[in-house]
Amino acid sequence: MSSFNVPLLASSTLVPPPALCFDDVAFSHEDKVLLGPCSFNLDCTGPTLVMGPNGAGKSLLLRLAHGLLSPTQGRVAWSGHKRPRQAMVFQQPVLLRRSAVANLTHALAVNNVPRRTRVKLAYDALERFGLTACSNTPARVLSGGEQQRLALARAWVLSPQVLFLDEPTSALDPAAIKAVEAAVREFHQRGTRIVMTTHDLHQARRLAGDVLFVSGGKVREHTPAEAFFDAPASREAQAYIAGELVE
Ligand SMILES: Nc1ncnc2c1ncn2[C@@H]1O[C@H](COP(=O)(O)OP(=O)(O)OP(=O)(O)O)[C@@H](O)[C@H]1O
Repeated sequence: MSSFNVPLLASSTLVPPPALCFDDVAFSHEDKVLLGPCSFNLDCTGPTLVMGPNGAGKSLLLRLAHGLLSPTQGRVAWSGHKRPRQAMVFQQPVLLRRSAVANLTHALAVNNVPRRTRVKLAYDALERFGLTACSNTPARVLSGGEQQRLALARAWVLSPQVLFLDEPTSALDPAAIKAVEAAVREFHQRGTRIVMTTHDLHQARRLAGDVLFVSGGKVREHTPAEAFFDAPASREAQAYIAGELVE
């Protein structure tokens, strides 16, 4: 039986999302260490915002966590020892050459959701993300903001326990950013663990429960959001928040 048959939980009955553990994880390519070694445990409520300058290793960290890359050293582990249901939303949505609704029904089919429930789940999600009018529009002709909402709707129908978002708003205007942030909050309230990268300090302040700060391929600190923005522990994060050019 598919794990996606598990009904969505009301917020009053939420179980904590699975914790993510990086145990001495490193990723190297051609003898160059691009990330790590690093150890941290995401067992807090979140959302976890991953911050740091360009090329710091934020996307690598997300891809390792999501299992798109394998560490060349160490271990990525989840509490409960089972890989949770997880989804990832990218800066540039990766959508199929199909209609908006078919992108959702396809994702449900791939995840073994029974055929009889797919169409209803897909249309419910399109409605939730304000895309009903676009349901039969080819996904790739949607606007950037609509495409990102469709990517979120596709994650939504799968009821992920963990959602990774890699700079999901960097190409969007303020209205579209607001819609994405509202969706992120709603995922979080439904009990999904959120791990998201951003360059936008204001966005991080709006969303973060805790911050993982990465620079030069190293995780410099993992700090509750309030403490991070008030007084970051690492010299690198202090410089970053002060607006200095950090590499
Ligand atoms: N699969 C890979 N193989 C080899 N090198 C990689 C791979 N993925 C990323 N890199 C390199 O690792 C470094 C970190 O890249 P990463 O994309 O994680 O940075 P980032 O912090 O997300 O940057 P940005 O904010 O610019 O998106 C870069 O130098 C990049 O070229």
